[in-house]
Amino acid sequence: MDSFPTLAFIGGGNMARSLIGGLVRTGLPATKIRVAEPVPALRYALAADFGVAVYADGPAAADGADVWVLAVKPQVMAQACTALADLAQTQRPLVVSIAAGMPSARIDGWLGGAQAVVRTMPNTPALLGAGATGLYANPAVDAERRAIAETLMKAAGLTVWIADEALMDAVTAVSGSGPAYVFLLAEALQAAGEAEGLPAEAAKALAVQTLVGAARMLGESGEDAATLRQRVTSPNGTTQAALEAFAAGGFHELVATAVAAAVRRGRELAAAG
Ligand SMILES: NC(=O)C1=CN([C@@H]2O[C@H](COP(=O)(O)OP(=O)(O)OC[C@H]3O[C@@H](n4cnc5c(N)ncnc54)[C@H](O)[C@@H]3O)[C@@H](O)[C@H]2O)C=CC1
Ligand SMILES: O=C(O)[C@@H]1CCC=N1
Repeated sequence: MDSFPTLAFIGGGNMARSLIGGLVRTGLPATKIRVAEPVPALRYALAADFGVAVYADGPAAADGADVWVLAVKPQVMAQACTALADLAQTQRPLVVSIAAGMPSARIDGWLGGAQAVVRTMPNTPALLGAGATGLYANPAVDAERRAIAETLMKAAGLTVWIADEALMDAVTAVSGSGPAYVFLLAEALQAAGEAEGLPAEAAKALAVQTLVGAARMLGESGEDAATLRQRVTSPNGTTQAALEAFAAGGFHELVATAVAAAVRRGRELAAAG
């Protein structure tokens, strides 16, 4: 990736750290990466862990970088972009946003207009190169810049282009927030194991490895989730008893309700930003 453009991350928090970790792991030289992060401890940790160049403010990091990765919270996006507007008008970078809910047109407007903006939604497994990212490109993004955005996010794992920007809130609700749902299931499974008398360490080890193993089967077996589930489920066996309890408790409906809540919150973040 030696010929890859220079990147400036605006915001060096959790998600930026995950993406930077993925990029460095796949061979992007750290000298290609700059990060603007106002919190000194976060900034110094990024410099120490990855060898990237760090700055206290956005314009200092962005000046001269080919790609700006906007990795601040939606609530501070207006302020972060406005500070970059003059530079954006003269330098015309490729702008890649990872903010939940934030429409590309708002970002474009805050940057002064006519900007090439790719709105993306990654997730934290990016740190391991096992992420999933949805991408939407506004009409100002040409094929070459689409390819750059895709290469950037492929360092984090799977990429999926989304043609209709309105669907990015659904991407956020399924895969952006999704790792938290899996972690919640791990917590619940461990707690249930403990409630049934297992020692805490044993319950944790069994729950975690069950999720890891099942996730690998989903990814590697080529079989769909329903087929894999049915194979675990002996007629009138223990799994069937558990699955009936899930169904009686409205598991599918609960997941749909949770995803719908995340979609709604994404829209609220856009309205508040
Ligand atoms: N955490 C996650 O799983 C995911 C987060 N996202 C999106 O990524 C974005 C960042 O989220 P997190 O990393 O979780 O938040 P975070 O709070 O960990 O990181 C944001 C960072 O931006 C810094 N910051 C604030 N104002 C700034 C400015 N003007 N210039 C430069 N840096 C500034 C903050 O000090 C903070 O460290 C959000 O927009 C979120 O919607 C997207 C996908 C997944
Ligand atoms: O919770 C959030 O708002 C962000 C977006 C997706 C994951 N974390």
